[in-house]
Amino acid sequence: MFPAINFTTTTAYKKLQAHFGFHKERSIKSLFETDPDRAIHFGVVFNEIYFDFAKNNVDNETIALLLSLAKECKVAEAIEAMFAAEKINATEDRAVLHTALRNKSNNPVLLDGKDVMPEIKAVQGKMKSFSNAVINGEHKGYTNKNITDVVNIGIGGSDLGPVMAYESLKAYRNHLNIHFVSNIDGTHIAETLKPLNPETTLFLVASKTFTTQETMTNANTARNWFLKSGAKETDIAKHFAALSTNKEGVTKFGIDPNNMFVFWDWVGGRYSLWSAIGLSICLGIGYDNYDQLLQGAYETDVHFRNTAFDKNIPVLQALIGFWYMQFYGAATHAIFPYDQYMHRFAAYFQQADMESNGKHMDRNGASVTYNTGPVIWGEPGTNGQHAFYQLIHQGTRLIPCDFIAPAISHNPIGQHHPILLSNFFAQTEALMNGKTAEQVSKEMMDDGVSETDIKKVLPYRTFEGNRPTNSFLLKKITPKNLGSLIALYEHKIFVQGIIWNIYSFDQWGVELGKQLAKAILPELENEKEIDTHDSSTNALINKYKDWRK
Ligand SMILES: O=P(O)(O)OC[C@H]1O[C@](O)(CO)[C@@H](O)[C@@H]1O
Repeated sequence: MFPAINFTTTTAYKKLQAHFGFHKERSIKSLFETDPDRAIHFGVVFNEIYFDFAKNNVDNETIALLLSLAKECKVAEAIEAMFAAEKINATEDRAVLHTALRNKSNNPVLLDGKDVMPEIKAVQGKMKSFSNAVINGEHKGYTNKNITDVVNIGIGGSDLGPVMAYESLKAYRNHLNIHFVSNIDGTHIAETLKPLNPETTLFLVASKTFTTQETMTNANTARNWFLKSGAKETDIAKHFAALSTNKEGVTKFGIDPNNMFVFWDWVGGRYSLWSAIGLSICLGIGYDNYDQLLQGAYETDVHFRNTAFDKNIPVLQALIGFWYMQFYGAATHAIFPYDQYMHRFAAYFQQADMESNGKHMDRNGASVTYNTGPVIWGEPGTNGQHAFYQLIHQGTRLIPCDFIAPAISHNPIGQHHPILLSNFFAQTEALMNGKTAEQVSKEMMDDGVSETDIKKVLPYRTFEGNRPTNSFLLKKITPKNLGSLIALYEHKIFVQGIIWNIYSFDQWGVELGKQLAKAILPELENEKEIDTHDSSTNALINKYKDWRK
């Protein structure tokens, strides 16, 4: 196992501190003045993805020091440990092998001496034949009608990855309508089922553990809805499939084990769209397109594993992100896809990043003395521009942002795409350059505004600039390019977790709330007044009971 290193004790970190102290006041704009060809030196083209990181407050020395930090923190060793199936998820004693799910080489992946690839290929073969059969109408419903609608019931990683990928690739969809139900709020399933016909609906119960309360409750509701339509228990086989690691749980629920698509404990929930959890994506866009998604992710894995760190996109993403969080006090990181299909991309990475790196205990069992994972958020452009960009441009906080856009739109209508991209380019430029008082005043004077009026508003109309951005320009949002992009972000999370010296692949922090909810549920089943909690919780429960009467 690679050693657990506290980055604050490294030589590189000390040098970074001095470097930051010296360059604190430097502007990104000035870096372009010193090096007009900065875009060449601070950009990487990887297949059909152009990663431009020139609009960051980093120079050659910053990058060199950050790379030394990565070296001292043993990032290279950690990458090898992950690919080599070491049990790097130590608190759950598990390997981390989502990369094996998209391994397109013919090399085996040995876990405890056994190659996991044959089992992976077998499940992928089953996903392919099943999705083909549903799409081409061979697999029929219990009244011999073709399946028209598929409902994926899952939550967290068993929902967010599939829904993000399916939505992002909707341009590749076939005739099947894919729906996603995640929330325990009955409204979600009620509204989803309303327009559906049980005779033509297929349910995928997606849950790694097959114990998750939300998913099991929704799955039971779906089953009752199906049986109420006149179907028999024996018809369930045609309408329910399970995507899970828990065979016993699936059988107990009444789903035929033949309709079970398995995966393994070494696939983290938030990294599971590459496993059987991706079946809804296969159904929605066809297996060949899904396979291209895997191919894209595989190519990123190769890039991540073999590329020198100074041209390694996830490593650079991670180090630059670390730079702002550690030295500039940035607490959040925004992701803005300038592509409507990618509207769930930021939501997906909210889980992937925050469930992975939202931790305060380090790998030596000590509480960290620095900040770890950022708050991830974002919305598609240009909607964000008309909502919260004000704060990014002129607020008091530094918010590093990622801008993502395709050069070619799936819907090239009129001027829409050039307008969209002109906004992308303009925003990154504006965030960096800002607008000086002289510029504002000249502009206003040219418009004939009086000097007194200019004076009144000048400070409000001035932009400091110096707001950092990364840009990802993709040729097109194809399954392969999307797969590559997702994997870049996944590996960025991994590298940051190593530098922060935390365990990125467990999620104990979600347990407490679940446990307490289980304890409270029986208290809601009667009308008795509750006094077992703090006064606030008691008051809320009692008000709820009072109002529901
Ligand atoms: O797939 P499952 O086991 O239903 O879990 C769903 C989600 O719940 C979590 O455990 C968090 O509550 C996630 O990590 C996971 O993706």
